[in-house]
Amino acid sequence: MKITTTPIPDLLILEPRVFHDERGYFYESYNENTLRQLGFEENFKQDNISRSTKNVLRGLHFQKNPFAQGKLVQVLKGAVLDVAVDIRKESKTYGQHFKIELSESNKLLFYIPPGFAHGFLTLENDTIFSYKCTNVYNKESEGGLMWNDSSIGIDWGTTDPILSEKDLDYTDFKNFTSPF
Ligand SMILES: Cc1cn([C@H]2C[C@H](O)[C@@H](COP(=O)(O)OP(=O)(O)O[C@H]3O[C@H](C)C(=O)[C@H](O)[C@H]3O)O2)c(=O)[nH]c1=O
Repeated sequence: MKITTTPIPDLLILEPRVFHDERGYFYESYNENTLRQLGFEENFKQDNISRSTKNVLRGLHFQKNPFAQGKLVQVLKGAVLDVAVDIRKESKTYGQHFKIELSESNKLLFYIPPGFAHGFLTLENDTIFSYKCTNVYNKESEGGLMWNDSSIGIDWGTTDPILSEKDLDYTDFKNFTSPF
């Protein structure tokens, strides 16, 4: 497993070692010992899986403390454009975002610590998104930002994604008071 940093501190890209043979491929998507040796210290409490058709956008979501979640995300089938927005008030990169394509073919994992809003847009039909969370789900602690908030300025490559009711109405980032 190779860990690389991004222009936004604490966002990490993890590249697993993939073993190919005539049957297909194998890779360790998570190994506590390997990650500890690489300085990755997070513990995880919950695993999630979601399946989406193409052009579905889930996000931008976060949970407030004490249920704030770090997320180690990956795509098992299909592909997504994954985005993390830094909403840590004291961060030099507050309000900035980082985008990365995660897919069954690149097998990359992406670690988003607490203090970020997270979302993804599916690029292929029947995309399966799998992720580990450092804290459990707590509905009352959920918060969100609009996917198309002009003050965040994410270029998703689409103007009409499929959204849940929940993702249609969040506070403008200009008037947002971050809980981090
Ligand atoms: C997140 C979650 C949801 N649920 C239930 C609540 C709803 O009845 C149903 C669908 O939930 P929701 O529409 O919030 O699912 P997503 O839109 O995929 O939400 C996720 O989307 C973005 C990408 C994230 O980073 C978060 O992990 C999470 O907010 O599952 C649970 O029972 N446990 C959970 O941990």
